[in-house]
Parts: sequence; C-alpha cells; structure tokens
Amino acid sequence: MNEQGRFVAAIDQGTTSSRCMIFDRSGRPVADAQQEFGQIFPRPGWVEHDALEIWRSVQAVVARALESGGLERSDLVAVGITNQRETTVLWDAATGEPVANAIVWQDTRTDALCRELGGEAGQDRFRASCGLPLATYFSGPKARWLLDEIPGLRERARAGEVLFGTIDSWLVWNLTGGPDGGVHVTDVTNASRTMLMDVRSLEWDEETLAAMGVPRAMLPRIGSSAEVYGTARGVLEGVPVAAALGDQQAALFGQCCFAVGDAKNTYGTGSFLLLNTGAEPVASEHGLLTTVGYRIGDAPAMYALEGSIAVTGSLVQWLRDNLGLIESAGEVEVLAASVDDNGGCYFVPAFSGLFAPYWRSDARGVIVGLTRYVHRGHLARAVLEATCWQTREIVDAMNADSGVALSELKVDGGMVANELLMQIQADVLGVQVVRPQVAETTALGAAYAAGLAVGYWSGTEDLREHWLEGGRWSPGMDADVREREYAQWRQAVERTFDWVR
Ligand SMILES: Nc1ncnc2c1ncn2[C@@H]1O[C@H](COP(=O)(O)OP(=O)(O)O)[C@@H](O)[C@H]1O
Ligand SMILES: O=P(O)(O)OC[C@H](O)CO
Repeated sequence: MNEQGRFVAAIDQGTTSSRCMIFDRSGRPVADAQQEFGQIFPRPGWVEHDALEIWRSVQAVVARALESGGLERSDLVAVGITNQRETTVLWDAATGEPVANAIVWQDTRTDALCRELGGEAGQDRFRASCGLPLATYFSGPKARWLLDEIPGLRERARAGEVLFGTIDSWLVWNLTGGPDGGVHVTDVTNASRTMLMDVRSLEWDEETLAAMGVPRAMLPRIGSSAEVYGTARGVLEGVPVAAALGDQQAALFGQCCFAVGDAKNTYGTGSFLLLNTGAEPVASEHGLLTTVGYRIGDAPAMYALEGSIAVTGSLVQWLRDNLGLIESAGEVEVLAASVDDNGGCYFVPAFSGLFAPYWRSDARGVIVGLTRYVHRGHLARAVLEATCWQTREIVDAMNADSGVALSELKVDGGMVANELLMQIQADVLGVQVVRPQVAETTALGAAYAAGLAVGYWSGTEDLREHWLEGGRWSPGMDADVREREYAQWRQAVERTFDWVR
C-alpha cells in the first residue's frame, strides 16, 4: 500500500457529542468535525440517547471531517471507533430499529434490580468473573431491565432477532451495512464493561448470562481492539473498519501508556483514571475496576485498573446551568482564582451516588463547611478541588491494590485547559501532572489502533515517538497541609452516605 498522503480516521462517539478526527502518520490532526446530540431525561435518574440520532450524527461528522480536510474516503487507510462505554442499545436485526432508547451509563434505573441480583453476595457477586462490582453503571443490568420490561423481547432475543450492543457494536454494525450484512462484533475493552465477559478467558461467561437473564444469541462476537472487522459501506464506502476501544481505554492508548505502571486521567463529564497493570488482570480490593486496557490483534490483552468518577466536568456545567454562577465552563478558573483557598467549604458532587472507590448508590451531593464568610469564589474553588480530591482517592486505592506509586500522571480531556485545576491536582496528589501537546488522545488512540491493524504504523514504539509534552505542573503544597485538607474532604464524603433509603 502506498501510504504517502494517506490518513487514518477516528470516530469518537461520546456521551454528549459525536466527533470525527483524521490524523496523519505523525499523529497530527488534519481534520475535525464535532456535533452534539440530544440528552433524554424521562425521569429523575434516567438518562437515554436516541441510537438512530447517534448513528446520523456519526455519518454527519464523518462527511464534514472529510470535507473540511479536502479529503476523499479513498485517502483513508482505515477507520477506528472509540465510544462512550456501557451505554446499551438493543435493536431489531432485520430493520435496524432500536427497540427502545439506549440506556446511558449514567442512568440509575437498575438500582433495585442490582440489589436483587446481588442477593446475599451483594455487590461482589460477579466480581471474580468480570472484575466489576454489581452497579447501575454497567451494561448487563441495563439489558436485563429492557428484556424484563418490553413484552416478548426475551423470546425475540433468544431467536437472534434482537441484537445487543454497546455503542461500538451499534456503529460497526451500521457502518458495515446494517440489516444488509452488518458485522455484529464488539471489542474486548467494551465487552469488559458489560459484566457479562470473563475477564481472563475474554469470552462471554455462561453462568453470568444465566444469572443475569441475557440470552447468548443476542450478543456480538468479542474481537480484539485492533483488527479489520469489516469494510464500510455508505459514507466511508470501502474503508476498513479496523479498531474499537472504549473511550477511556483509547485515551490510555493515545497517551502511549504501554508500560506497566503508566497511568492517565481523562477529565470530561466524569473522570477516569486508568493504570496499565500488564498482561495479567489485577483484582481490586479497594473499589477499583479490573478492566481490559487494549488488545492489539492476536497479542495478549493488556489489563488496567480503573477508578471511575461519575461527576467532575459536569459539576462545572451544573455551576453554570443550574446555579448561573458562571457563564462558560472556562470562567470557573477566573472565579476560583479570585480567592486563595476554599474558605473551609467542600463540595462532594454525589449527584447520582458515588462511583469509585465507594460504589454507593445511596449517596447524594453535599456542600459542607458553609459560613457567612463563604462566597461564590470559594464555591468555585471547592468545585475544582472536588475533581482533584476524588482523583486523589483513586490514586490511593490504586497504590493499595497494585503497590504502584505514581511518579507522574498524564492528563487529557476538556477540563485540562484549566491551569489552576492542573496546579491543584499536582498539589493534592504530590506528583507531577503532565499534559501532552495533542490533547485529543481519545480519538488519537482509536486512530493508532486502526492504523496498527492495517500496518500504517509498525508497532507501539513507532507511536511512542509521536507523544510530545505540552505542559507540566509540580506539587507546591506542604505535605501536612495536604493531609489535613484530605482528612476534611473524606469527612465531607461521609456526610453524603445513607441519604437515599
Ligand atoms: N476551562 C474549564 N475548566 C473546567 N472545566 C471545563 C473547562 N472547559 C471544559 N470543562 C468541562 O469539561 C467537560 C467537557 O470535556 P470533554 O472532554 O469534551 O467531555 P466529554 O468527552 O465527557 O463530553 C465539560 O463537563 C465542561 O464543563
Ligand atoms: O463520553 P465520555 O467521555 O463522557 O466517557 C464516558 C465513559 O466512557 C463512561 O464509562
């Protein structure tokens, strides 16, 4: 193949927007298009997406990215997909119509179902097989909920008439022809978020399927993260669909965290810290997730420990949209910088319970330490600190689980434009925080995986050369101050517990 003047495309299908980025051989973006889509909140705690709207938005951004770069689809060697994880779509195999809106990862409707499924064993019932606690976050319970609620659906699923997929599967199936021969596949990273896959064998786990009531016939084949799944039709006609990774795993890959002990934190709607733990899964005893980091072709899967935080950037949005204290997300930095400290105020954004390391669905948000002294500057500061303290709790849990003490943390995502946040993060962790020049590491990771699958890049060493440092923050806080404030934060967290009974 003549690779001169040819490119790799990445489709980044996120929680709030779809994006297509096209990269050259040096990992530089040459074209980019992004589009938001609707968030559906039918009841408190429920979050849905229209899967067809997602598919339309993906086709639109692909077409616009090609156009903005003055490129033809024949200029692309491959396309890779990265996606919001856990979000669950069930669709009719014959028509391509979803049977219901997709249930989004943030949706908490399966809370009672999860408690029922856990029984005496509780949250840890399936942990030995899938590496995850039983929580509303994951896909298995979401699929079970739909199968229970929609009359006749389970029978149709057993007959293979209705298919299950996370967003990667939904997109690959549609890209490769939909009802007309679409390929039904998922990758190991996405499958590792369903609770239905055995994290060691990387196969669907029959016992879990039976307990969860999910028919085997509706599930996709589990593939690797970098292999040619099929050839695209339509907007990308003829382009190999050659990679899929959950967005947080794609960011790990795009940050070139290929060595054991490498870690990255992505600060978006929520934050997700992943630590590469190597070719063997590490079980967590401190509330983290055991997950697949990536699998390139037939090479062994590489595993990660993950700390998932549900609310970080969305707290900044809440400050803007629900309280009106700022007009744009960027303004939170100016407001927080107008004060020297948090004025004694802590904000724990347990809006839909707490994810790692607590997994408490009964928790709700609190602001504590309020006095007449506190004003909006202190609140803004407490909002930024909330992201940093939650990250500190994850780093401590990782250290306890893996024995790895971080030497530095690579960061990416929409919030890392905030320099004050980066400084506070270095202060509360006591380690250096490093931001790469190309901040779109999620899309880059999917492009890297697709490029590897078709031989556009030769291997991970080839990719490592493209990683360039863009910014670095060093800790500047006294250790005793840091630990005193951390103790206060943990006290604030305790105030959120046992609220929803
Ligand atoms: N300068 C900023 N300071 C703090 N938060 C920010 C800033 N800019 C954007 N954000 C937050 O970052 C999030 C968007 O990041 P992004 O990586 O695009 O998220 P996602 O991929 O989850 O949709 C939003 O929640 C927004 O509030
Ligand atoms: O779409 P994002 O960037 O908010 O990421 C969502 C995560 O994949 C949820 O697990």
